[in-house]
Order: sequence, then C-alpha cells, then structure tokens
Amino acid sequence: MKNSISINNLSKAYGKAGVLKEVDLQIAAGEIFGLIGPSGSGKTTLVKMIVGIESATNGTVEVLGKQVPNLKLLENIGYMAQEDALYPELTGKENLSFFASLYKMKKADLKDRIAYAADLVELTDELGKKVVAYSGGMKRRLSLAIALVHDPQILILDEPTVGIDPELRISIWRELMTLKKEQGKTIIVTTHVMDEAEKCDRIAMVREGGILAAGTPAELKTTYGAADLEEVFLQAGRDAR
Ligand SMILES: Nc1ncnc2c1ncn2[C@@H]1O[C@H](COP(=O)(O)OP(=O)(O)OP(=O)(O)O)[C@@H](O)[C@H]1O
Repeated sequence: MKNSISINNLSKAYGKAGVLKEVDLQIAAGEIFGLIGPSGSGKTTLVKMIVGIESATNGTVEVLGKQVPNLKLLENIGYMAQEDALYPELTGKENLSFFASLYKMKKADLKDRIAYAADLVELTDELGKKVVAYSGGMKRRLSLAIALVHDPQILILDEPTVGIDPELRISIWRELMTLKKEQGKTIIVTTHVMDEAEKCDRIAMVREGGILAAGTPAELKTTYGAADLEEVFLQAGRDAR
C-alpha cells in the first residue's frame, strides 16, 4: 500500500534535551495509526512535526510525497491539537466558519461541511452559543469538527476523546472507521486509552523519544506474549529499562 506519511531518521531536541531520537515510521494511506506511550514520551512532538509546526533537528518527514514543512500540504491535513485553539468570544458556528474560510471551498460546500462536522460531534444545537460558555468536552468536540471541516485526506488527532463522554466517544470512533473505510482517509491518533489503541490498524509504542515497537495490535500481543495491549505496554516498558 502507498505510504501517506514517511518519517526518516527524525530527531528533535529542545536545547540540549533530545525529545525524539532517530524515529523511522511509515504510515500507509487509508490506515488508522495509533501512537501510544507514557506522558512526556514524545507523541505530541512527533505529531506536531508531521503537521509541520515543529521543525526537525535532524531527519525528514514526508506527507503525500512532499517534504514537511509545506504550506500547501495544510489543505490535506486536519489537525486537532491537545490544547483547544478556539476563539472564546465567537460562537461555535463562527469558529467553524472562520477556520473553514482559511481553505478554498465553495460557499455551498462550506455550509454543508459545517453542518456535517457539527452533526458528527453532536454540537448542532449548541452552534449559536459563544465558546466561552462551552464545557471542556464541548470545546474538544468543536476542535474535532474544525479538524474535519475542510475534508482533509489526513487527520491527525492528539488525544481527541479526552473529556468526551463514553457514548459520544464510541460514536466518534465509529465515524473515524467510516471515514477510513468509505473515504480512504489516513488517521493518526495519540491516545492513552487502550481500547482505542485496539481499534487502530497499527500502533507504535513511543518511549523516551523512540519507537519501541510497531505493528498491528495482534502482532504486538503475540510479540510480547500478552493478553491485551495494556500488558504489551507494561511489558515493553519493562524490557526497555
Ligand atoms: N517547546 C518545548 N520546549 C521544551 N521541551 C519541550 C517542549 N515541548 C515538549 N517538550 C518536552 O518534550 C518531551 C515530550 O513531550 P510531548 O508533549 O511530545 O510528550 P507526549 O508523549 O505527547 O506526552 P502526553 O502524553 O503527556 O501528552 C517532554 O519531556 C516535554 O517536556
């Protein structure tokens, strides 16, 4: 299968502190790829470098065959950061319209996309409210809608379901699966939730800035002789010490 994202010998340091160390990773078009790992292991740094908002100290990232950073690529990427970047004094709808207007879209499409994205995250009835009055979970949902609104080929979601109730979490995952199956989207998610990792086609375990292991959930369980991913995670951590 064609690679959507190709990461080669990628390193990142902040001052003297090495945060990512010689990471190699190929992510195929049309797969859901999960990044799991302890807090501070480098997952967010890695996804920011795929989006192109952090520069590499060494190595390269290619997205859809083009080297990152590349402004043109942003049309093809929907990024949901860990911290919500929203305008609190604007309504949910105004936030969605603003972000959608950054991309080339016909007016009619824009209206349809806003309606679709809001519906997906169950915010349609709240779109008229100012974001300052949203709960934490509502802000996460709006951020997810913004990541999707321009119909990007690649979705990069940094802990998308934190603060979202279980029912909506299930429905968001169902939709991510549909986006993959029906539209061939490539989706990268970081998560601490093992049952979400289980839903990914492949996962990489990040630890201290490196990839400890990567494969399908089944492959990783076999490799580590583990009954579930939680055990793989703990076992891989022990082996790394
Ligand atoms: N701008 C920065 N300047 C200096 N250090 C940074 C910066 N951003 C991240 N770091 C450091 O890089 C390391 C990796 O952080 P990162 O946010 O990528 O981890 P993470 O795996 O996403 O963690 P979490 O699961 O808690 O979100 C941490 O030690 C963090 O303190």
